[in-house]
Amino acid sequence: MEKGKILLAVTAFHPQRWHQLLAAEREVVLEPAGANDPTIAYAVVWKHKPNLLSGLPNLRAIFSVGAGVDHIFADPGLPDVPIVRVVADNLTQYMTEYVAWRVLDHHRHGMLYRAQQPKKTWHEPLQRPAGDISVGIMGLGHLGRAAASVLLSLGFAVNGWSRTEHPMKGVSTYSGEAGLIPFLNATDILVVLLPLTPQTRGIVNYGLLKELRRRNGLGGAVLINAGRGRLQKDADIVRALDDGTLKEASLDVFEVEPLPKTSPLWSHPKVFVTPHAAATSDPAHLVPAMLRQMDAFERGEKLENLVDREAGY
Ligand SMILES: NC(=O)C1=CN([C@@H]2O[C@H](COP(=O)(O)OP(=O)(O)OC[C@H]3O[C@@H](n4cnc5c(N)ncnc54)[C@H](OP(=O)(O)O)[C@@H]3O)[C@@H](O)[C@H]2O)C=CC1
Ligand SMILES: O=C(O)C(=O)CO
Repeated sequence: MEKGKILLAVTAFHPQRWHQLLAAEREVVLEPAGANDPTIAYAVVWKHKPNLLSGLPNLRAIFSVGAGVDHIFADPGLPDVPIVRVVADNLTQYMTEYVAWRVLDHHRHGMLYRAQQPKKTWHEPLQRPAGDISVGIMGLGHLGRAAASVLLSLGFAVNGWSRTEHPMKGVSTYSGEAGLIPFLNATDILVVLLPLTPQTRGIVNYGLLKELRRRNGLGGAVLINAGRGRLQKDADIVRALDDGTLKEASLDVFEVEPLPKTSPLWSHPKVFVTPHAAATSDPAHLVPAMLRQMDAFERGEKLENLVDREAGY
């Protein structure tokens, strides 16, 4: 198969570095050029314009520059070609760092100490060992499993919930609808690392948060969401924080991004906000893998890290 041309259509990321690295090996057309171009074989995308890809008659595959592919399925004119997602040590490492950082900060009363310092308050709350706390990971995939390993090594009890059953040594695993309530009832700190699909949209709502375990050494339940914003109901999180259903939350993702300046989450004393920064896609690490996949595909080999269209992730 002949070396295919690439259409690069990334918004919210700066396209220059992706362009430079891809163009070192292949011909690259930067959107908005390239629509209807019969010579384009691959699309490298992040939140591309709807129907942009439907006019490419010889498109062979779509590459997401992120692990999530909800931005691709948002296109009503999505052509029926293979979709490749990111699975990369570099991205996984970033997410593992984020999860370990946020879990440890809540566990070691970081929010309380940051509030005490300006008041010069010398007060030490009761500190329990990590082993008394259960961290429950919703989404035990590439990112969830890596985070689970590190949390186990830090001494936390770890639960995991996925769509299909995946045993993992040292982790109490739950799956499917039947496993959700038992998983939540055994979880003190909930870490959300799910993909956004029709099945998971809005799953992190008030009713779900009510099911978390609250009788624990933390003094309440904690939510950490680094999956996708539309998995959660922002207003339900505020309500849960205000009535004590949740003690604290760390949120990297929001229903609307950037988080509107009017959102009460910005100034809520129990919320730690990051701007969808848990695991950023680094072109220096990801472009070589994309180019390798294109080369292999043209030699007749199979593409890796393919998205399951039916499952939506
Ligand atoms: N904030 C950030 O910076 C970033 C956020 N992300 C987000 O993290 C998400 C997860 O990434 P990754 O771990 O690589 O994805 P994977 O596809 O490897 O894992 C997804 C996990 O979610 C589970 N899952 C999916 N649907 C359901 C469902 N309906 N019920 C229960 N479990 C379900 C899957 O179950 P099963 O194992 O049975 O398939 C799997 O365990 C991405 O989709 C993206 O949205 C990713 C990177 C950066
Ligand atoms: O990889 C992803 O899905 C991201 O959200 C990157 O920020």
